Amino acid sequence: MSDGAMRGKGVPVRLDKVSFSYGEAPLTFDVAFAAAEITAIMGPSGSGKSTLLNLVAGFETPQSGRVLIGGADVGAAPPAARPVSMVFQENNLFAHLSVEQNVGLGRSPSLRLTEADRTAIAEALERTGLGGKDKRLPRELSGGERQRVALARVLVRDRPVLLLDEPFASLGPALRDDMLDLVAGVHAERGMTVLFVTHQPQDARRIGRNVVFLDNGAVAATGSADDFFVGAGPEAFRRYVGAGAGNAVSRDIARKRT
Ligand SMILES: Nc1ncnc2c1ncn2[C@@H]1O[C@H](COP(=O)(O)OP(=O)(O)OP(=O)(O)O)[C@@H](O)[C@H]1O
Repeated sequence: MSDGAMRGKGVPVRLDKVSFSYGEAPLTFDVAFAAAEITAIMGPSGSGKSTLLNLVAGFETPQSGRVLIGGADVGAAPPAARPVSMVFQENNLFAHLSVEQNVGLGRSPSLRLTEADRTAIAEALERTGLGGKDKRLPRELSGGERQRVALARVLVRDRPVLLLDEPFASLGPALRDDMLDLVAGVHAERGMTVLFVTHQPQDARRIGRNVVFLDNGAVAATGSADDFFVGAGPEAFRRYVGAGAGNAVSRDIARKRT
């Protein structure tokens, strides 16, 4: 894929009859993620959320079926050649590299940085509230700051697809909201396609337009977040979030937005 195609606005992501197994029961995914939208991926523990992201990122390989990004079959492409960035719950950073260098890896894996790269890195650090902390090591940062560094790297990488695997799960509610707002702000500006794994209905509702609900290694339901969270979602989803939680979440979000 050319560098031009790697950058810029979001592209659709599709898992076309993908089958994958760790050696036990196979997981099967047949699902499309709309271009330039944020889709929350929810489902019980072990339902296959991380596996789905890993298949898109290229950390796992399907036994059959195709992974399409922007219409192109990326099956043969290693993770670094795919037009995606990924942020995990933790361990996104290299412990021996400074904040600036960790972000710089988003531009150049060998850290051979041009002046333009350095400017982009400085801007990303300002944007994520890390200005002045560029020389610190990851261990000299809070958990929230470390996740901001990972987001700064996403900013400088500027790929059309962003995979978020519970990136803010270990942060407190107020900090989580700040981080979600940062993601929403970057999304509004860049329009990348975001696949956002979360167990938190409030978080899904806060930034997600769509929901993909996984159960038992397969897609059990898809729909708009509005439908899912006003109670029109499938029974299995309502059981998962808990009775009445959808409406409570909607009210909560409505309050926050007013
Ligand atoms: N490396 C692995 N080796 C063997 N089995 C695995 C491996 N990783 C995941 N699994 C199994 O595959 C299934 C899907 O796991 P996955 O991590 O995708 O679920 P998840 O929905 O992300 O769960 P959680 O919400 O707990 O993070 C589970 O049954 C899990 O035990």
